[in-house]
Amino acid sequence: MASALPQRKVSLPPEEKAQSSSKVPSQVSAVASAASQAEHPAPRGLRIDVHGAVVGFGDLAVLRRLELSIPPGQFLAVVGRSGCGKSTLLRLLAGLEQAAEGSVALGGAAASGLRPDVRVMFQDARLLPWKTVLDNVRIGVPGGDRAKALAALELVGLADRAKEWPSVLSGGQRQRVSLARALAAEPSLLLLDEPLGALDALTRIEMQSLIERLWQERRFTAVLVTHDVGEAVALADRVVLVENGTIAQDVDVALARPREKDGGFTHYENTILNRVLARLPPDASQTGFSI
Ligand SMILES: Nc1ncnc2c1ncn2[C@@H]1O[C@H](COP(=O)(O)OP(=O)(O)OP(=O)(O)O)[C@@H](O)[C@H]1O
Repeated sequence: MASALPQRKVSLPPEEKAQSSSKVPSQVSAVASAASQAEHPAPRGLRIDVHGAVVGFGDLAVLRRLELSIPPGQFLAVVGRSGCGKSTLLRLLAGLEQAAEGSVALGGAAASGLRPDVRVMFQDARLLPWKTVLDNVRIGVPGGDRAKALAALELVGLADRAKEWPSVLSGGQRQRVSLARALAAEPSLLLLDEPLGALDALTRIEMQSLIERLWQERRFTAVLVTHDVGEAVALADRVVLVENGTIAQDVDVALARPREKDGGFTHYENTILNRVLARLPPDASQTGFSI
């Protein structure tokens, strides 16, 4: 299929790292980190290793020897231009696509089809209209356990709507039910395919906080596909850019949580956005970008 393209690893220039980290004094971030470790349990998420993955449709090569490793419990965001292959990568991790070449391992084991501990949340909630809110969540629980489904609805603040029909819920509430269904089985890997794309700005911010809180509490590995670079920086430990079928930029987001839209945040946002829009400075290789 397509020829292998070199993978580019991009890290922030040292002086820019210093600039962004200066927003968070080291003693403050050390205290925040210790508090966070006490508050949040150790990661129980799946490690992911993708090596040389090739995925295409007919003559179209979408992923071209893509390399990506995600440590357990990491929150990774995937960005890139429309049609670059973000959802294809997500479907590969979900077991919904097979790589023609290369390998995908989840938790050290070669991936082979769907796994019960891997859940996907899509842009549309995909609730069954003829089932109540609770019964929609029960679909996500092995054996349909009511108590577990109700507990998941409580997590997203909708236990009081358990007996209602999906049709009476707002778009944001439907996505919360979809999140409850995805989390009800306590997945080790949660794949989020632009889940907030159809929501209004305020509901989107609320949902981002909810997803961040639940991820911090449960420590699953999370992979979020998003068109919104700001959302990626707000939520992710690390943001990768898919371009030409490979990872073209790989940025660790070293900002304390919850994240404020301050100078450090904007710096990350602009760095990634400029790269997505191919607005790298002409002498990028001399300014600390390692490509
Ligand atoms: N089942 C399929 N059959 C044929 N082509 C497909 C299939 N799925 C995806 N493609 C093509 O693969 C390419 C990548 O699609 P993909 O949905 O992964 O992109 P994306 O980056 O998620 O796009 P967007 O941001 O617009 O959602 C597109 O050109 C798309 O048309």
